Amino acid sequence: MFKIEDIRKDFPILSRKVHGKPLVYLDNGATSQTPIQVINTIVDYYSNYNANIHRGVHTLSQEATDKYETARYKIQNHFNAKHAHEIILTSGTTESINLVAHGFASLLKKNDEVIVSSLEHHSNIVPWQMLCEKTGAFLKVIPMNDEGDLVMEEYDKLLSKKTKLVFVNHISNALGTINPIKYIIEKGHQVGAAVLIDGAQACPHIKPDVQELDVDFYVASAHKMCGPTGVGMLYGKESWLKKLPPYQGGGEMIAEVTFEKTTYANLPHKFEAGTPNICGGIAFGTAIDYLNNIGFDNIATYEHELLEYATKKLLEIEGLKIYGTSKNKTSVISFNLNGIHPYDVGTILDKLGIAVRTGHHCAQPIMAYYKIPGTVRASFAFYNTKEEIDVLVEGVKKAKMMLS
Ligand SMILES: Cc1ncc(COP(=O)(O)O)c(CNc2co[nH]c2=O)c1O
Repeated sequence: MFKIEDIRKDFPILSRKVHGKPLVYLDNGATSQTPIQVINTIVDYYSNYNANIHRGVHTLSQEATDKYETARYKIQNHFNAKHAHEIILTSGTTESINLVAHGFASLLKKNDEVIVSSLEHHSNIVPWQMLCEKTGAFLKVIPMNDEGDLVMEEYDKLLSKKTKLVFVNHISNALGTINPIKYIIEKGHQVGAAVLIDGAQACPHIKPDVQELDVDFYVASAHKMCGPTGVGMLYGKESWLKKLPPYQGGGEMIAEVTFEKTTYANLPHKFEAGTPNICGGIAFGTAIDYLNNIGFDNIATYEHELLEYATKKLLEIEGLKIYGTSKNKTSVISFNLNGIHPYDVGTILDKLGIAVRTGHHCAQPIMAYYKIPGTVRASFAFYNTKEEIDVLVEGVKKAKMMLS
């Protein structure tokens, strides 16, 4: 196991103050913090080898290209993809999902069915609704239960030969529920459906193996896993990526352009039009190295200790209700204080230096299920401490006293 004090030294931001108090950063579900190793990669790129990639004849361009494509190999190895060209670098999870939804517009037909879960982030709902509007396909929804788990018996009933696509998150950003994606993928494949898994909330905590999962598409954002914002990835099985038309037209994604006809580049460049976030992609690779050096088993063990400790301490506060009590969840706790709006709680916590997220977390269907406007969400990472949880708990007690 790692030494927490050594880990925290990697994160300059954790030493700052907010309203004169030490920052207690518990909004990792929104974005993770950035270790100095990733920051140094960004400084190094812009200081020493910033250049456009893939076509430059000069040394800087070749150095930048080598580093960028090395990052692609790191991402391939991390997710255990069979080929590096199955890794498409995008601006993040949202773009990755939209890329696949755009592609399926040419594959779906009227009355086809697609399945989404109740636990999704809006970025894994809205693109598919747009797809259904465009194609005449029908959106079916896997229901959730009070614990915040998906009801698999209902999923089984939704599946049929009409089902062409299933898209579910690996982990719920609002509740922390870890979904049974292996089962979801296998059952989807039994009826001939393609399955996309939204890994945005999973990748800080879990190291997915896309070949073991046999998933067709897996998406992630670098900023959720200690990388920079504005870069992420789409893994797609080669067979599927070859079926999908290009997402955007422009430079990089072509083989030959004439006014009569344009032919497209091979994978992965068919889906990578224009100048990419070169520095972000390289820094994404550094973030992956950083997390693997700590070890995902160590991260999972430590974060589970934090989750258990925080759950126990918060439930000692009378009138506090936790939403999302699945037996299979990561270090995310959504809660409310009886009769107090989450926004008011979050505002008071901020004054105490504590950063949490309040609101619907871009998961309004979940809030509708619980009949609440939103929650206070504390989301923990491997660089948080039990002492920080104690500060959170005292802050919640203070908010309750002030707002009751
Ligand atoms: C499960 C899930 N899917 C997709 C996204 C979108 O990722 P992006 O394209 O990198 O923005 C998020 C972001 N979740 C959150 C962003 O802020 N608070 C959150 O919980 C997410 O948690």
